[in-house]
Amino acid sequence: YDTEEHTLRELRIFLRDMCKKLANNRLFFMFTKPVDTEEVPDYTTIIKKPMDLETMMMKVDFHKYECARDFLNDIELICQNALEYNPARTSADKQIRHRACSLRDYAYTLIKTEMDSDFEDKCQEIAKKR
Ligand SMILES: CC(=O)c1nc(NC(=O)[C@H]2CNCCN2)sc1-c1cc(O)cc(O)c1
Repeated sequence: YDTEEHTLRELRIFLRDMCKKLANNRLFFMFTKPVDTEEVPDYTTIIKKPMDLETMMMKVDFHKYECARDFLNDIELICQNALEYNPARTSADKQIRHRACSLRDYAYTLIKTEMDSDFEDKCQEIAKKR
């Protein structure tokens, strides 16, 4: 009957739904799986902390997120990685950067509008104690 566990369980249900919504949006296709180092051999020489939505879904299941802020930090990482790996003024790189910024803005807005702010406060309080 631990209320903290109830709260974290509810957070995981919410974050799985977030992952699903983001991963199901065709715009964000390139962020859904780890970058394939066979296809993109120089990726890990440039990007030190790869992140993707499938990995984030696994992190939810492994109880790695104790509040929405931790989840958004990984969304931010996906975005920053794409901006770093695609700096050129070409239309290809520009489109990927635009997609990365859309992912970040969409995730923040989804959480801001669908998550009760004092629920997040409660999660952050629990995270602090652990
Ligand atoms: C996610 C990401 O950052 C990414 N960036 C790319 N950049 C380029 O291809 C640019 C780099 N500059 C020179 C011109 N090409 S491709 C790519 C990607 C796309 C997918 O469909 C799956 C996947 O795993 C990774």
